[in-house]
Parts: sequence; structure tokens; C-alpha cells
Amino acid sequence: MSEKFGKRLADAVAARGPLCAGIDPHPGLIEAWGLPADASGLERFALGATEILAAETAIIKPQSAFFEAFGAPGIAVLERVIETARAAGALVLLDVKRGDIGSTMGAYTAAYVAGETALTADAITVSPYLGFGSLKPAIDMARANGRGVFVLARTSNPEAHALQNALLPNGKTVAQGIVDAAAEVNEGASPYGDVGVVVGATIGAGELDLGALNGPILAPGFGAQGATADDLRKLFGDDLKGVLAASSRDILKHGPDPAGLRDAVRRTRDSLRPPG
Ligand SMILES: O=C(O)c1cc(=O)[nH]c(=O)n1[C@@H]1O[C@H](COP(=O)(O)O)[C@@H](O)[C@H]1O
Repeated sequence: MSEKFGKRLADAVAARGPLCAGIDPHPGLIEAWGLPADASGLERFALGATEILAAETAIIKPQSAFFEAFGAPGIAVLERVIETARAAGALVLLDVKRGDIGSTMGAYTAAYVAGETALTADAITVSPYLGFGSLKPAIDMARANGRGVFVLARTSNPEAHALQNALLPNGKTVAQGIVDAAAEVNEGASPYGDVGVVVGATIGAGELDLGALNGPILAPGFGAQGATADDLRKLFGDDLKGVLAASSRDILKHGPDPAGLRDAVRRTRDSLRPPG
């Protein structure tokens, strides 16, 4: 992959808008689609959703846990989701939230964003809570292969506040420290760098300074967790510059009817257009 991830993502967002559609096959959703909550139901749900959503969005985000839950057959479905999304013209952000000592991070990176296997994605989610420096092998290897990472900074869940807003000895919050470390890697890249951060759409405005990030911001919490398009604009500005708003259940609940699903993803995507 010769072109940088940051450039490929910026081009995809310019063409299709800033919505990241999540493929989260919760057993309850599979059943709500009238399918059995087994590997065959997973396959019909995940491929049916991906065919529609990946044709309408810049990037899709399969959540690995829901595929892993079915063992090897689930992973085989995940591979087909990645293939189907690419064929529909979307980038793939694989949500695996890996975080480990540096040498092991290298192995995770080789598994997901360095090679050319059926599981290789354009980017993965990673956790910096073993120290941002532990991610260096992952970041270096992903970037050398034209791929990217999204580093958890300030997550959308209510339990995150105490840890992620704790103060470091330098007076910054832990989350701000992560954003600043990502900014350092992205410095000078154009249109922006390959290291994104994850900032929940549910957090309070003004908590973080993202001005120097020069990288993409994944904003989950939009939709099912309560955040609206207006909340996103309050947090990140009217033009949502660099923001990928991520929504899973709030779109997926409109299946299995393809027309219903297509309407839902288009409506969600259009709600992110700048006002006026
Ligand atoms: O990294 C993520 O994607 C993520 C980070 C975060 O702070 N909060 C969060 O909800 N997520 C993921 O985003 C998705 C949200 O799903 P919905 O709440 O159904 O839109 C799930 O796959 C979560 O694992």
C-alpha cells in the first residue's frame, strides 16, 4: 500500500462524508432481524449490513468481539466482511482495541495492519493504557504499510472519566497526554497523519484541546449511546473537521429490510452535513 492511510481516509471522507458505520452483530440484533443467533445468522446479518452500509460510507468499523464470539466460523465471516466492504469502496477500521507490551503489539500489528491477509484492515483501534510508548512498534509498522491506528484517548463510556481525566504530573489530563502524543507523530503530515484518536461523542465540550492533533478523530457514542449530530458540532465545531462520527446499533436496528437500512444510513450521513 503506497499511499498513506491519512490521505486515503481524507479522500474517502471528501467523497462520502464523515460517517463511520459500525458492524456490531449483537446476538439480540441478529435475532431482531429474524435470524438465528449462530454462525449462519451472524453471516447473513454481517454481510447483509456490510453490503448496504459500505456502499454509502467512507469507512466501516466491524467490532471484532462479536465475530470472535463464534470462534473460527466467526473469524471467517469477519474476513468476508472486510472483503465485501472493500468491494463496495469503503475503508475498514477493525475495532480490536489491542494494547500490550511493545513486542507483542508488533505481533498484533502484523496480524491486522501490516500484511496482506484476509484479516488485514486499513486501521485498527488500540489502547494506550500500557503507556503510549508501548504502541510505537504498532504505529511504526502500520504507517510503513500505508495503514493507521486509532488510539483510545477519552472514551464514550461513563466509567472512563476518573482514569482518563486524571491529572498527570505535568498538569495535563491523561486523555490530553494521549492526544498530544498522537499529535507529535502526526506533525507535518498532509492532509493529516495516520494516527487517529478516539474521543467519545458523549463527553463534555472543552475537555480536550484537539487543535494540534493533525489526525482523524473517531467519535463513537453517536446514536445508541445518546449523542446527537448537534452534540458532535458542539464538541468538534460545525464543519466536524477531521471527525469520523461512529454509529452502530442506531443504524443496524433498521434492518433487515435493505431499503430501511439504506434510508437509515443515508439519513444519519446527511445529519452530519454542515448546517445552512
Ligand atoms: O473504539 C471504539 O470504537 C469505541 C470507543 C468508545 O469510546 N466507545 C465506543 O462505544 N466504541 C465502540 O463503538 C461502538 C459503539 O456502538 P453503538 O453504541 O451501537 O453505536 C462499539 O463497537 C464500541 O465498542
